[in-house]
Amino acid sequence: MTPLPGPSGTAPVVGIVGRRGAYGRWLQHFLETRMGLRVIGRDPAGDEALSIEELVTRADVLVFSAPIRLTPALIAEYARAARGREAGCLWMDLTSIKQGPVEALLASRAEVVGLHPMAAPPLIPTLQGRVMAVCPARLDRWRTWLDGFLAATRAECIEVTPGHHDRAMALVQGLTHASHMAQAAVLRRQAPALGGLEALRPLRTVGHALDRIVSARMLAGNPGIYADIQFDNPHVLPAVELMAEAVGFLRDQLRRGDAEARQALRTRLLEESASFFGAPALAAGSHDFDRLGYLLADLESPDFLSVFLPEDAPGSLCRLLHVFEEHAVNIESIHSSRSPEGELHFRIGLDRRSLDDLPADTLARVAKALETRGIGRVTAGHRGD
Ligand SMILES: NC(=O)C1=CN([C@@H]2O[C@H](COP(=O)(O)OP(=O)(O)OC[C@H]3O[C@@H](n4cnc5c(N)ncnc54)[C@H](O)[C@@H]3O)[C@@H](O)[C@H]2O)C=CC1
Ligand SMILES: O=C(O)C(=O)Cc1ccc(O)cc1
Repeated sequence: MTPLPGPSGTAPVVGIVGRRGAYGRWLQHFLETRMGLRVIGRDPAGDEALSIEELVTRADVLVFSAPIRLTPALIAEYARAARGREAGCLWMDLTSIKQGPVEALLASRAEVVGLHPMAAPPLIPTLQGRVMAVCPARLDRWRTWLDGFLAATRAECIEVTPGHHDRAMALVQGLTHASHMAQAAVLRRQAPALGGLEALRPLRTVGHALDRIVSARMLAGNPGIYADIQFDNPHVLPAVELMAEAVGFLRDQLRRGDAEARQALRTRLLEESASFFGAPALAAGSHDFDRLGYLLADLESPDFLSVFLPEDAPGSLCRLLHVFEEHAVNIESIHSSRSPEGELHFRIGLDRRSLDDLPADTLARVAKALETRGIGRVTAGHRGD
């Protein structure tokens, strides 16, 4: 692999501030394996061989991937240590908030771009299928290298100003996280009397299942990020205040409980918002909701085989399906995803009625055929009762 040269004509050395963190590790792996670049870095979590001074001197590109609340001051500290030697370098950051970090980067003499990959570090080595907000702030000689880097990530890049980004993220992240933190807090108070979260599962709706997925993902994540997004984006507080106002309005109508209160709820919280969304968005959202409902049902179906395909090549799926056809096994659903190693994985949902009419060892024979013919590796299978 020929590394992408920087403006001097040679491959840049990339420094990552916070390289032991979740994104720092992902980015180092990406830069080394997908771009053939040399990566150095620093992190108080056991990676302090290089001083700040050495890092800023040796890195042509410096990426800040540190906790949100610390990042603006950290950038300022690096700029002080660089004492102008960063002129001619590219400095960037991955912070979920853009205004403060980009302002701090601009106070240096480096070229500057702010980035926000809008998803957790993925299991696969690229950001394919993910959005990346890009705030070009001071770019000149590094623009071509940056374009090559962004293209290599395969992210869907959206250019935006830091101010617009932060106002949008107050709604996209701040509001979404706030409402799920609030939901989780209510579940914590009230679900135990009903037997706990698991006891609610058999009575789930699609909406509840989706919200539970979002809440669980957040609660499983790094609490520092979710707290910092609330506290360090100044546009979040007004959004949370409006949310509290809307919930307070709902509570007041419920307390009143009369016909007028019902009408007030319908008008203000349903009809006025529906007309704001508009008919096309409501129809599209409803359609997606139905599709996600079927997807969740497929993923929960008890009869399935899990198959990893070693080769992501044209015709692999066809050969796989042929084995099921040969054994007269009817497939109910197919869902593809990726393993942590990036291998293509298919969850094949099976039609229970067709299984009932077949010999009991049919699934074992399907699995054996898939493996002996080198089509795929069967890692799990289950025939539910
Ligand atoms: N994890 C995620 O889902 C996403 C994270 N981001 C952004 O990526 C950045 C990094 O996040 P994560 O890697 O998830 O966090 P993390 O907490 O896993 O990693 C941060 C790293 O920074 C290090 N650090 C702390 N103080 C430092 C200092 N003074 N000098 C150098 N390193 C220091 C920590 O030891 C840690 O290893 C954040 O700004 C976050 O907003 C953006 C999108 C998604
Ligand atoms: O867990 C996920 O996929 C997330 O969505 C997490 C996340 C956290 C912070 C960001 O700035 C962006 C994404």
